[in-house]
Parts: sequence; structure tokens; C-alpha cells
Amino acid sequence: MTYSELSNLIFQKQSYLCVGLDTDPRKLPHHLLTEPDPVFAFNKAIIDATAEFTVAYKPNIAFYEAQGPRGWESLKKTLDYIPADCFTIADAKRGDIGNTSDLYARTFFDPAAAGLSFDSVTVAPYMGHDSVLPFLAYENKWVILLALTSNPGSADFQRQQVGDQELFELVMEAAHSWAGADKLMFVVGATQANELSRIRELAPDNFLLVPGVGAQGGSLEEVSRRGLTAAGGLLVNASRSILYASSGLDFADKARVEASSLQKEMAGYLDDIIKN
Ligand SMILES: O=C(O)c1cc(=O)[nH]c(=O)n1[C@@H]1O[C@H](COP(=O)(O)O)[C@@H](O)[C@H]1O
Repeated sequence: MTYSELSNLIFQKQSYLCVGLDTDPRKLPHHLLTEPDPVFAFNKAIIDATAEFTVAYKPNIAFYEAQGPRGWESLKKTLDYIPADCFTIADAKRGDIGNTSDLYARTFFDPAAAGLSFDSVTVAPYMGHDSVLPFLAYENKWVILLALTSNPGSADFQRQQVGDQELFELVMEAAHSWAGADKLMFVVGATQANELSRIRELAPDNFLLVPGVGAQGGSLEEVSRRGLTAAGGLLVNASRSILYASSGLDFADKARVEASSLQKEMAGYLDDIIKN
């Protein structure tokens, strides 16, 4: 999916919601446990319930890898089931020496390798340019680089002063020489909304993947007011608050209500962008 396709999708669907498919087998509703593939059955129901309100899906790979070969099978079926008009993110947070990154990139981008063809993958930047470039070698694929993450530990390194900048700012500045906004997004936690105006100065055109609304307490309003651009420019992720809105027979209905309520709020902020 290209930059303008993603931007158009956001204004068409009036949504920049990304649903995080962090599907924990221990949290599945009991009635799904007799399904041949309970994780896929759950994801399928969640996708059916939320696709109308959603522009992106982000399976967090940890939840699938932890299940061994069964997990990879559930992941592949889930990816194949995501509607073609939704952007897909492999939240894998990879990055290693060049030849190893090359294989990670093949895993998530080249269907001839592991049967997966995501639109994008999350990448950790701390091994530097040669650890990121192999992911950028694929046409029509995106790198989503960790910049300022949502967790308390983000202060340990990302907020440290390096010369006259904080480390995450250095990362963002360097990354601009690796790829343009047509292939490169940054992760900024919703819990870091105070920093979003500064981040927008560093990355005026890049899409930002913003996780941390819902269970982590980030404010959709603050993120939207500071992060939205004329192209949309945001993908705001919610995982647990949607997936586990109910643990009963009505889990998909409750997920739909959560996704719909986030989308309605987003439509209001997008409207303000169009009017201004
Ligand atoms: O890269 C991410 O998606 C990510 C970055 C970050 O800074 N914080 C963060 O929570 N995430 C991911 O976003 C999801 C958040 O899930 P919830 O807190 O349940 O909405 C998880 O899959 C996290 O791994």
C-alpha cells in the first residue's frame, strides 16, 4: 500500500484505527477452545467485527511465536484473512547485523520464504543503519522504526541527551537519510503525547504508529490534536481494550463497540483537519 493509498483510506473510512491482534491463547473465550484453531477463530471474529472501523491490523508476533509451529499457522491464516484494503503490520521489533536482518525481512515480506507478505514490520534502530537497510530494500513495503516508545523504560535510553539532542531525536534524524516518508514510519507511544509536537517538527510527513491508547492510558484526543496531518499521518493502535472487551460469548460484539467508539472519535478529529 502506498502513502497516498493509506492516506485516502483514512479519509474514506474516517478512521486511523489499527487493531492490535495480540491474541493470548490464555485469554480466549471458553467457547472457542474446541475450535480446531482457537486463535484463528478468535482473530477471524475480531476482524469481522472491526474491519468496518479499521484501516490497519497489527499482529504482535510474540503472541504467535510463543505457540510454536501452531502459532505461525494461526498467524498466516490471520494475515490471509485480513481484508485487502487494510494495512498490515508485523509487530516483530527486529533488527540485527545486515545478513540476519535480510532474513528477518524475507520472513515478513517475501511470501516465498515463510508464506507471509506483510505491508510493514516494526524495527528496532539501535544496531544502526546496516541493521535497518535490508528491510527497506523491498518495494512497496514499509519500515516502522521505534522512536519514542510507550513504556516507562523508554526513559532509560531513548530520552538520554546525546550532544544537544535526545537519543530518539538522533534516531529520527538519521533515519531520514535512509528512506523517505513513503517507506518509513516511526513508533511514538500514546503515553508520550506531550512530545508529539516536537516529533512532528522532526517528522512532518511521516506516518506515526501510536500504540498505548486503551490499556496503557494514552489519550486519543491529545495524540490526534498534536499528531494528525493533512494526509492523516497517524495509525493509532489499540489491542487489549478491543480484543478483551468481553471474555464471553459476546466478545466480538463488545470489540465492535470499542472499535466503533474509537472510530467515531477519530472521525471528529479528521473533520477538524478537513475544515482547517
Ligand atoms: O511497536 C509497537 O506496536 C509498540 C510500541 C510501543 O512503544 N508500545 C507498545 O505498546 N507497542 C505495542 O502495541 C501494543 C499495545 O497493546 P495494548 O496496550 O494492549 O493496546 C502491543 O502489541 C505492544 O507491543
